[in-house]
Amino acid sequence: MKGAHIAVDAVTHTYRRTGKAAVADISFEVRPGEALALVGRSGCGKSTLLHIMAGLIIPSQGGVLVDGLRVGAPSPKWVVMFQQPSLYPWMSVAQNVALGLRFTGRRREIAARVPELLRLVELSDYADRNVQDLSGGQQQRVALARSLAPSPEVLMLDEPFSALDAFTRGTLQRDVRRIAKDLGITLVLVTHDLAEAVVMADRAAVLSANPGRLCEMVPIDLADRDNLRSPEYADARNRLAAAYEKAAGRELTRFADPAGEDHPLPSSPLAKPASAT
Ligand SMILES: Nc1ncnc2c1ncn2[C@@H]1O[C@H](COP(=O)(O)OP(=O)(O)OP(=O)(O)O)[C@@H](O)[C@H]1O
Repeated sequence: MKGAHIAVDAVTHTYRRTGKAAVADISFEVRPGEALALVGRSGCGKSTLLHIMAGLIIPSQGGVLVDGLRVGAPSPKWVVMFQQPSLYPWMSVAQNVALGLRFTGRRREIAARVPELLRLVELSDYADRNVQDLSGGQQQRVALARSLAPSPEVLMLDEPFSALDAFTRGTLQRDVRRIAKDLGITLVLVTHDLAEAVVMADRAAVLSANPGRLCEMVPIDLADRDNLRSPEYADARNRLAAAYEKAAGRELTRFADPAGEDHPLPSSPLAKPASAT
C-alpha cells in the first residue's frame, strides 16, 4: 500500500436546499502518508469538505485531485469510516471484513487477506464471532479492517470514535494512526475533539464557519504521542486551541489538562452566558 497525494483546489459548495455556501474557497494539500485533521466548531463544514474529498458530494465550484486525478465519485482508492460502523449483524467478523474485497471484485484474495487484516486490527480471536456480540470499539475495528481490505491509498474518518468511551477512543486513535503510518496510507480525519486531532494528526486544518473557510494550518510535531504529559503535547494542544478559538471568533484563555481535556478558565468568555460574549 502507499499513500495518495490530495489537492483540494478552491472548493466552494452550496447545498441547493439552503442556497447558502457551506464551505467557500478552500484550498490545501495533503502529502502522501500524512495524517490531516479537519477541525472547527459544529456546522463549519468539516463533513461537507470530507464528503467532497471522498467524491460523495460534487462541489459547486473547484475540485479535489487525488494523485492528479479529479475526484468525481467514490473509489476503492479511498475509503470513508463513519461514526456508525454499519456492519451486517447476521454475518461473522471475518465475513464482514471479506465484504471489502467482495465489493471490489477481489474474492480470490479473501482467504489470505482476511486473517492478515484481523491480525492488523487485533481481532484474530474473534474471526468467527457474530459482530452483534462485539463491543462498540471492536465493531469499529471490524469496520476498519473492512475499509483497509481493498488496500486504499487514503483513509477518511468522519468522527468515527465519538460514540465510544474515552478509554476505547484513546486506544483506537493511537491504533488507527499507527496502522495508517505502518501501511503508509494518507489519513484525513474530521473531528471536533482537539485532543483527538493532536493524538492522530501531523497537521490540523482549522476552519471558521458561515461559510466554512480555511483559517489556519497548525503543524503537530510530536516525537511521542503516547505521552500526554509531555510539554510538547501541551504546546501542540494550546496552539491548536488558540487557532480554533481564533477561527471561532473568540479569544479565550485555556489551559491544557495533561489528562486530556481542555477546560475554559472561570473568567473566560465561554464561562459566561452567550449574551455576554
Ligand atoms: N444535506 C444538507 N443540506 C443542506 N444543508 C446542509 C446539508 N448538510 C449540511 N448542511 C449545512 O452545511 C453546513 C456545514 O455542515 P457540516 O455537516 O458539513 O458541518 P460540520 O462542521 O461537519 O458539523 P458537525 O461538527 O456538527 O458535524 C451547516 O450549516 C449545515 O446545516
